[in-house]
Amino acid sequence: MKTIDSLGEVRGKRVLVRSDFNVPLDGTTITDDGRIRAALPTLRRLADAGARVVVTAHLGRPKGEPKPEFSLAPVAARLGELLGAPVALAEDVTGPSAQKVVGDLADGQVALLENVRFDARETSKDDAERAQLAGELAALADAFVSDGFGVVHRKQASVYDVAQLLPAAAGELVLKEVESLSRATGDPERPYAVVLGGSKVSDKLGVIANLLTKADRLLIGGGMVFTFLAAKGLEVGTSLLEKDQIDTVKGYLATAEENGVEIVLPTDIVVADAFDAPAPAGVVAADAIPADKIGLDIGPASGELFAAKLADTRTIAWNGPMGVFERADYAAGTTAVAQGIVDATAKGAFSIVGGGDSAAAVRVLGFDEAGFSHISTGGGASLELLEGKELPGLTVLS
Ligand SMILES: Nc1ncnc2c1ncn2[C@@H]1O[C@H](COP(=O)(O)OP(=O)(O)O)[C@@H](O)[C@H]1O
Ligand SMILES: O=C(OP(=O)(O)O)[C@H](O)COP(=O)(O)O
Repeated sequence: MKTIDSLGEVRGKRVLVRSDFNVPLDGTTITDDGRIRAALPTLRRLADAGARVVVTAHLGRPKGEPKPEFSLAPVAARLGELLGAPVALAEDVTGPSAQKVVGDLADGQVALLENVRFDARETSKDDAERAQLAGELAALADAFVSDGFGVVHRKQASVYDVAQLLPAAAGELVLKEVESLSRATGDPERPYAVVLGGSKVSDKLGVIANLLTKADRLLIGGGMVFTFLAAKGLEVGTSLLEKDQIDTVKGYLATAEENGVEIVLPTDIVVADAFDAPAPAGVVAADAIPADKIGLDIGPASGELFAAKLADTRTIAWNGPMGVFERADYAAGTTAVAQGIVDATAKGAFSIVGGGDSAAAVRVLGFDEAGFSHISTGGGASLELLEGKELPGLTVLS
């Protein structure tokens, strides 16, 4: 991959940087700024070298139209604090406000464009639509640096298409992530366990087919688990469920058995009357979820089981919290898994935690980041890299 050095002298040049600022928010308060901190080395390096730095990024999934709750305003403020200099936020993605903000930049200053997913062309499946937005982004800059590792698995205008229109390079974060993750991509030391959870179930079920040929053990929790329980013919109440994936998951269970891959499912589940109920309704056996309850965490017996299944491993990849860890009532499963990984790492295992929310969970739940071998800013991206897939946002940089 081309590096920032390949861009030559950047003083006075406008450099467009794609960062991943998809941070967890509580209203307009950033609850974990890990992804913003991770972007600093590239931004500081370019600013210190005298570049006029224009950052483009997304927040959440606003579905192609401006929505105030997905504004990058809190990010611009936090980024300014961390850089020690104000960061101007354009009110649009590539329109008059973006053009003015970029035009006003002095050498060494940093500005941020509004959420690139406010423009439907960003995530369009139509190559021409994406190319059009990429052209507008490219017109704002003289060079492009791709540093949003969490999004390099997405073939999107600000990640993939724009890199073909400008001299392009990988940023410091992307280089560091790829190097750290490479240790688990080739021939990982065994036993190799993958822990999957979270809420992006349909996105991440896809990686399982490939993991069934690579991992020795697959531990499933979070919102992911209910499609597995349903595939076993069990009631899952009102829990997160990908109905149209049930047959696929049945296939995974059969392949796992054929390949000798152990799939570990929770034996108990913390349930509530509704997602927003003020308190949990209790813990039930995983094969006895009442039809009117929703599963929001793996139960205490499952936490112990998962930790035990991690104890003898030599390589661990974890993506996706085991429950709705943002609320203390549903954080115990994620804590148990994180502790199991820390213990295995202390005994010499190589451990990777990936994903915006998983990495945030580790910090918010009070774990020392040093207890893990690598905390990746990308969940889907790190999983796809571990699968051995070609990631469009990386291939386009070589
Ligand atoms: N049982 C569940 N039901 C609904 N949401 C869940 C459940 N378990 C975990 N989650 C949610 O999953 C989210 C994180 O999912 P995801 O984005 O896939 O992870 P990451 O960002 O680490 O890749 C968290 O906000 C958490 O509250
Ligand atoms: O949060 C992200 O990914 P992750 O949840 O897999 O870590 C990235 O910002 C990508 O977001 P997306 O999954 O909406 O494309």
